[in-house]
Amino acid sequence: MRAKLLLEDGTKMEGRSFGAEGERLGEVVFNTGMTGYQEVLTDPSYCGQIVTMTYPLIGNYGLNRHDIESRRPFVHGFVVREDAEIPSHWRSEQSIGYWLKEYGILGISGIDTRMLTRKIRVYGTMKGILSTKEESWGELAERLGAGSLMRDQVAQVSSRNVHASPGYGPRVILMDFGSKYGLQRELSVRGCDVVVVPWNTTAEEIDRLRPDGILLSNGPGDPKDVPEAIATVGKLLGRYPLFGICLGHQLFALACGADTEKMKFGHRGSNHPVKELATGRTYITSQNHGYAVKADTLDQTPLTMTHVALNDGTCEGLAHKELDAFSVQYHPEAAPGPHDSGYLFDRFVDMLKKKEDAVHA
Ligand SMILES: NC(=O)CC[C@H](N)C(=O)O
Repeated sequence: MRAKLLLEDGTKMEGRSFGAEGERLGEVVFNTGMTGYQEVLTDPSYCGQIVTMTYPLIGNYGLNRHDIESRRPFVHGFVVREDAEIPSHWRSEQSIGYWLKEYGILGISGIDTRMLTRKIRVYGTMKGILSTKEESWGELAERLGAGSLMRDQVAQVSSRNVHASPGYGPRVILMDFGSKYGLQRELSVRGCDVVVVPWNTTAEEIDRLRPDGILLSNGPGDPKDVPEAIATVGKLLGRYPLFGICLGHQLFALACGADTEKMKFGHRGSNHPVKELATGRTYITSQNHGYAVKADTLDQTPLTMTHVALNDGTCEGLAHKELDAFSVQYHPEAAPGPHDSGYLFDRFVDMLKKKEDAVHA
């Protein structure tokens, strides 16, 4: 079956449908990871987006039930040069095409993804529409023009209820804005007593759960679309040690008075070099963000920049000057890819343990 992809700037691309049938609108973005497509597909931060992979062959090692990063894919579409119909790997349980069909996600292959990526790099991310329907380009253009991008993604992807993953260590309240499972895994291997709460849980409700620390998760969309969460983070600051990741980093920055902005084409991939300013060390990081904290707005805040992206100089990490609170823009939980940044979870858990020791001393 044929499929069409139409971009806001009028670019028309035709390919083969290898996922579900139908039509879906989204923000077209690219990811530069050579592997990790399963983690990309199940990262809730892609909610509302049509993702194109720059690596030309996708699906060759299949999909399995262990490498998922959330309860289901929230991505609106998947664009590849070539999809592997017959995967080959001992862990593989399903081919990418069958998996996409099962979850109702549209996929298009046979696309010149290099041309598509270059367009996005020059003009920025843009609205697009993916369709397997028998219809003219004109009809598709009409629907693309009439449709708008989502603004309520966090509410769509966050957990609906409080749920716990008990442990004997410090209690971490994981505010779920669209959390990847990797965050929970990293806390659990360090023995934390994890309680996951929905994105709009109030500071008072969190108090009642008696936290030792707060982890603000990653999540989709513009951080300014969830002002309630910014206000809650503001109330929690100073009362509990806090670690923000990706959207959580942006919410932490906004709660401290800094500003965020939309990037031209964002950072998405598993090979982004980031420098830690205190040590001069460079880490290879996994990333997925389209917004960034404006470094020139940090002066009027109690924050200092701790990490910088080496590709474009944007802010990748922050620390509060007086409080036990810090954040990173990238994904330290190593799914997919590099394990370089596990030390940040160690730092957070040490912070919580020190606090506990101080209380009991
Ligand atoms: N992965 C994330 O948490 C991304 C944060 C935010 N949605 C952005 O695109 O910048």
